[in-house]
Amino acid sequence: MAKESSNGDQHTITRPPPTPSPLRFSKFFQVIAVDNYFTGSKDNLKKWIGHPRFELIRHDVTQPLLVEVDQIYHLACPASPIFYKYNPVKTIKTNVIGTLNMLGLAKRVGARILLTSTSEVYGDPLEHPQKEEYWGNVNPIGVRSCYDEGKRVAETLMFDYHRQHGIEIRIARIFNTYGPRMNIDDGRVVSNFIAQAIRGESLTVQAPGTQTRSFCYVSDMVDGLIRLMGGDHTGPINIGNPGEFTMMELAETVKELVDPTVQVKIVENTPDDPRQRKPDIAKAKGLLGWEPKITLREGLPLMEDDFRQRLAVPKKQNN
Ligand SMILES: NC(=O)c1ccc[n+]([C@@H]2O[C@H](COP(=O)([O-])OP(=O)(O)OC[C@H]3O[C@@H](n4cnc5c(N)ncnc54)[C@H](O)[C@@H]3O)[C@@H](O)[C@H]2O)c1
Ligand SMILES: O=c1ccn([C@@H]2O[C@H](COP(=O)(O)OP(=O)(O)O[C@H]3OC[C@@H](O)[C@H](O)[C@H]3O)[C@@H](O)[C@H]2O)c(=O)[nH]1
Repeated sequence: MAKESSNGDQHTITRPPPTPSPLRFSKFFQVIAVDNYFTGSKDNLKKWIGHPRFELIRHDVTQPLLVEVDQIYHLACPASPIFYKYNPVKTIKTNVIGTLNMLGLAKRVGARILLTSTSEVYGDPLEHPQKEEYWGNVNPIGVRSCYDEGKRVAETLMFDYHRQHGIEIRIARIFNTYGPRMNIDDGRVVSNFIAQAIRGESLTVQAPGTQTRSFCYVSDMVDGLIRLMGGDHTGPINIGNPGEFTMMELAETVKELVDPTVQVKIVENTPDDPRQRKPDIAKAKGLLGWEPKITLREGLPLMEDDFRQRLAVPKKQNN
C-alpha cells in the first residue's frame, strides 16, 4: 500500500490498515453504481441496466451505505457551479458527510477509495500552471466555498483516515472535463456553448472573456482515474489537459466548428470566478504514465454529435 503521498510527504500510520477485501481477488469485476440523481440521469446507464454484474442503487451519500466492495470511486457531488450553488448547504454536506460515509465504508470493508477532488482547491490561483504542492487561494466564505472548501475538507478527511486508520486512499484533482452525455442544461461552459450553437443562440461569454480554463475529454479523464486507482500513489495528482484557452477563444472555436453564423455576446460573470487555470501534469505523466490524447478540437465534435442527436437538430449540409 502507498505510504507516501505523491508530493513526497511522509504519513505516519498509527494503526494497521484494515484487511483488504477478499473481493480484490475475485475473477470478475462487478459494479455497483450509487446516485441520488440530483444532477445525474438513469438514461446514461441504460446500456448497463439488466447486466448481471451491474447494480444500480438510488442512494444519497450523506446517508451511510452498507455494501461489500473492494474499490470505491467517490465522485458523488454536483459539479456545475449553478447546481452546487443551488443548495450550498447540501453541497457541503455531500462533500463532508458524504466523504465521511464513503471513508467509513472503506474502513469497514477494507476497500481502496479514490476521491475526485478538483482544480477548484487552488481557488483563484496565484501560481500558474498549478502544481500539486500549491496550497491555493480560496475565499472561505464566498458563494463557491461550499464546493471548493468542501473538496478541501474532503481531501483532509481522506488523509486523516489514511494516517489514522491506514485506509488506502487516492486523490485526483480533476481539471474541467467535458464530453458526450453531459446534461444539456448542465450550465458549464462547454455544454452551454455547444447547446447554444446547435440551437442557433448567441454564445454567452461571461465577462471579461480573458479568463482561462484547460479542458480534458472524458475518456482521457476516465483512463487517468483508473490508472490512479490501480497505481501505488496516494496523490493528490492533477488530472487534466494542459491546453489552455480563454473563454473567448473557446467560443470562437465552438462557433467555427458548430455554426459560424452564431453570435458571441458578453454577459455578466459570477463572483470569485477563477481568472486562470492550467494543470501541471508532470506527476500524472511520471507516476501514472498518463497524459491526455484528445485535443479540444477533436473532442468538441464528438460532443456536438451527441448533443445534436439528443436535441434532434441534424447538422446543416453547408456547415
Ligand atoms: N467535470 C469536471 O470538470 C470536474 C472537475 C473537477 C472535479 N470534478 C468532480 O468529479 C465528480 C463528477 O463530476 P461530474 O462533472 O460528472 O458532475 P455531475 O454533476 O455530472 O455528476 C455528479 C453525480 O453525483 C450525483 N450526486 C450528487 N450529489 C449526490 C449525493 N448527495 N448522493 C449521491 N449522488 C450524488 C449526481 O446525481 C451525479 O450523478 C464530482 O465529484 C466533481 O466534483 C469534476
Ligand atoms: O455560459 C457560460 C458559462 C461559463 N462561462 C465561463 O466559463 C468558465 C468556466 O466555467 P464553468 O462553469 O464551466 O466551470 P468552472 O471552471 O467555473 O468550474 C468547474 O471547474 C472545476 C470543477 O470542479 C467543476 O466542474 C466546476 O466547478 C468561467 O470563467 C465562466 O465564467 C462562460 O463564459 N459562459
